[in-house]
Amino acid sequence: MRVVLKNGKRVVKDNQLEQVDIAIEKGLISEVGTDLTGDKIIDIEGKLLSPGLVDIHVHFREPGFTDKETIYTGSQAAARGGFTTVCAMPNTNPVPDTAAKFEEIQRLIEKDACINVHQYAPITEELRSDKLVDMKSIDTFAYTNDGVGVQTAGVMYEAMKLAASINKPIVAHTEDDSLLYGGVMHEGIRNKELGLPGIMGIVESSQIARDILLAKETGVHYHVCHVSSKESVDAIREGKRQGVNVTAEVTPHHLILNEMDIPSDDATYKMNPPLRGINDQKALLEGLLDGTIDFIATDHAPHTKKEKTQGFVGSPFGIVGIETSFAMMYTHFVKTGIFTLEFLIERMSTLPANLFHLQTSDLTVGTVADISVFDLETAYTVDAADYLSKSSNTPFNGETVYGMCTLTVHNGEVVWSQNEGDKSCR
Ligand SMILES: NC(=O)N[C@@H](CC(=O)O)C(=O)O
Ligand SMILES: [Zn+2]
Ligand SMILES: [Zn+2]
Repeated sequence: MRVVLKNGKRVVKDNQLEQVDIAIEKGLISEVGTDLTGDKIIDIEGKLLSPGLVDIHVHFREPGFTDKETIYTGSQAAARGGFTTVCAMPNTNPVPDTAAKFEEIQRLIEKDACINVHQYAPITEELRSDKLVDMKSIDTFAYTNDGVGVQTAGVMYEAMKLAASINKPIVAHTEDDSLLYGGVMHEGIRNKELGLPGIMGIVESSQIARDILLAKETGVHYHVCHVSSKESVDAIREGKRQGVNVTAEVTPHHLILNEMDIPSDDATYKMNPPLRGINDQKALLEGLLDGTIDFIATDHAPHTKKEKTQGFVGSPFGIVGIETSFAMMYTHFVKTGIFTLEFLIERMSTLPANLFHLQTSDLTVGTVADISVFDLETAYTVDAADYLSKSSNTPFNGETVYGMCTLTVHNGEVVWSQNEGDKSCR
């Protein structure tokens, strides 16, 4: 069976597009050209053909919190956003801190995921303990305690040595609990106006500075999750300058919003780390532009409506975003001329894939057919009620965006299509 995606456009360089057809056979791209024929034709109608997107930071909540999300709904939501590979955080219940618990999640993934889902193993048992997991016995691609910081330098040092010895990355949620003081929102202007306890930037940056020194000592690939503050960007830039093997991600929400965008005590704006000051937001963009921050990750963090309507103090941290992240980024940064389409696609696909040795295509013959199609011309209003995710906790509800995903192909199979007829996802 030869499927041809007809009349698409791919990026040649910057924002320059060329019209092409892509033929897919046995899960691979078998031909790229014009006037291609095949057994099944899907007309792309001039829309953008992109490599399948890659998100190394999502929460699919299974096992344990399946009222928020499951591997099935999370992977459907990701496919709808144009993602063909995602990496799921281990703050589940139970935490996959033994080979047996980890393999149980792998079985769920094999059964329910319509795209590649890679499960992280934790760094320490139960995430909050100081006891390292037996890393060698768990067959994962990377270790992280996302959701909580590794509190002591000694535990992080031992974890990095162990991870380095088996050539696996340490992925860090950086948060020093001893500096938290019960904060729920950035310690800046808006928390004072709303009378809410603040979270200082040094909660994050001081731990990143510590970890970069430890990474230098151990040689581990150290990756920083959801960077939010200027001082964190400065520390990572200096680490890279010194040749430390440090990489970093930033979320769409930290690039698009800052503390002043929080309208009221509304927990759809509550996430960890918090939306920070305007100067932090500027530093994140600068860091992304100069390569200090390597790529974009969504930190898709679903919570139920009931949980998220308890105000800033009573609600859990976290927002969803995977279904609309490409469109949000395209609308705010490419349409406005801040960076190019080529730059965006690299940071949402090629670069995270390369740095973590994950699957994606470069739309050339012989590579895997992981391909997403985006409509850059049609305005779309974000409607969280319409999400495939079980949760709708997003501050972007009602926003008008361009660049919605209309088709996602993974290993040559259509896993999401706006036209239901094309879809063959299980
Ligand atoms: N980002 C969040 O605010 N919440 C995440 C945890 C995390 O990513 O730290 C969650 O699991 O809900
Ligand atoms: Zn985190
Ligand atoms: Zn997270």
